[in-house]
Amino acid sequence: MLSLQAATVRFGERAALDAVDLEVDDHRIVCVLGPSGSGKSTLLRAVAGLQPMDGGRVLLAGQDQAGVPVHRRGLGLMFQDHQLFPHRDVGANVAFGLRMHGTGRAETNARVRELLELVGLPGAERRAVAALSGGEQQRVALARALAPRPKLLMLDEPLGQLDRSLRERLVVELRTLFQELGTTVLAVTHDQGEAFALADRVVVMRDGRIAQEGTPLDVWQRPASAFVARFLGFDNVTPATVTGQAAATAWGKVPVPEGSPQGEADLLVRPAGVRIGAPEDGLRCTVGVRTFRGNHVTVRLLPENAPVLEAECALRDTPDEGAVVGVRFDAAETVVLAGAGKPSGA
Ligand SMILES: Nc1ncnc2c1ncn2[C@@H]1O[C@H](COP(=O)(O)OP(=O)(O)OP(=O)(O)O)[C@@H](O)[C@H]1O
Repeated sequence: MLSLQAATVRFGERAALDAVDLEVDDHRIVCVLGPSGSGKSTLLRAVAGLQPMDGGRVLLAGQDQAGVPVHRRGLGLMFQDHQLFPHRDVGANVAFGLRMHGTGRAETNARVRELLELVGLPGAERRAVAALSGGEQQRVALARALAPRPKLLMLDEPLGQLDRSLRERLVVELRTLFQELGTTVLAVTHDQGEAFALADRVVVMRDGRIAQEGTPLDVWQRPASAFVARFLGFDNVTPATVTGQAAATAWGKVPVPEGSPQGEADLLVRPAGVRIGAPEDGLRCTVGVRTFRGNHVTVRLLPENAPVLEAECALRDTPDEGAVVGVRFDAAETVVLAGAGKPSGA
C-alpha cells in the first residue's frame, strides 16, 4: 500500500527524516512512535504531501507521489492541525470530504448516517460540534476522515487530548473498527501504551531514523538497543560482558538466555526478572520507594556500589521500605541488546 524509499527531509543541516525505508502492507495498522523531535510528524507530513522531500520517494499502491497534491493522494487525514469546523454541525463536518469529491446529496446523507453509526454517534447529524465532548469530537473527526473511503488513513496523535480512561476505551474500539473495515492505517503517537494497543506493527524512531520495527510483541520482548529499551520505560539497562550464559555487570554475574550474543553489550533485565530474597542470598540491596501499580508493586532497590535496580513484586511479597534484601536474576527476563560499544544512556 505505502512504500517509503530513502525518504529524506532536511531542515538546514539537520535531517528530520534520514533516508527512511518503510513498507505498510494493505489492511495493516502501523504506529510510529518515538521521543519528541524524532521525526514522526515529518514522516506523516511527507507521506501526505504536506512536506516537500529533499530526497527519496513515497509510493502509494505502487504509484510515485512526486508532484501529487495532498487532496489527490486518496488519504484520510486526522491531524491535530485539521480540527473540526466549529460553526458547522456534525453532519456537515463528516460530509466535508464527500462534498470536495462532488458526491451527490442523497449519497452523502446516506454515507454520513452510516459513518456516524459506525463511530457510535447514530443520529448526531444536527448536533453542534461545540456542544460535543472531547471524545465525541474525536469520533466525528474519525468519521470525517473515513467518509471518502481513503486508501490509507493517517492519524497524528489521534487520542492525544483525551483523558486516559477514555483513550484506553477508544483505542480498543478503533482497532476493532479498523479491522472490520480492513482500513490501512499509519498513526503517530507519543504514547507507547496507545501504540502497542492499536498497532499490528510498531516503528520506533530516533533522530530521523528507524531504531526498530516489528510486531508489538517482538519489540516489547526484544528491544533492539538500549535506546529502544529505555524508551519503552525499562530502566535496568547496564553495560555487560557476556561469556556463555552469564553476563558480568555492575550488579555482579547475571544469567542470560542460551544463544545470547557474546562479548561487550548492553544488558536489559526486566523488573519481573529481579527476584527478591533473604539478604545473604545474592546482591545486597536496600529497599527504596515502592509504587503501587494495580496488580503488582514496582520497587526501587539500591545496591551498595551499583546502579539502582527496579523490581516487580506481587502485592503480598513486597518488602518494607528500608529493609535489606538479596537479589537474584532470572535469565528468562534478561535480554542482551545489540549496539555494543555505544554508551548505554544513548
Ligand atoms: N518546519 C520546520 N522547520 C524547521 N525545523 C523543523 C520543522 N519541522 C520540524 N522540524 C524539526 O525536525 C525535527 C523532527 O520534527 P518532528 O515534528 O517530525 O518530530 P516529532 O517526532 O513529530 O516530534 P513531536 O513528538 O514533538 O511532535 C525536529 O528537530 C524539529 O525541530
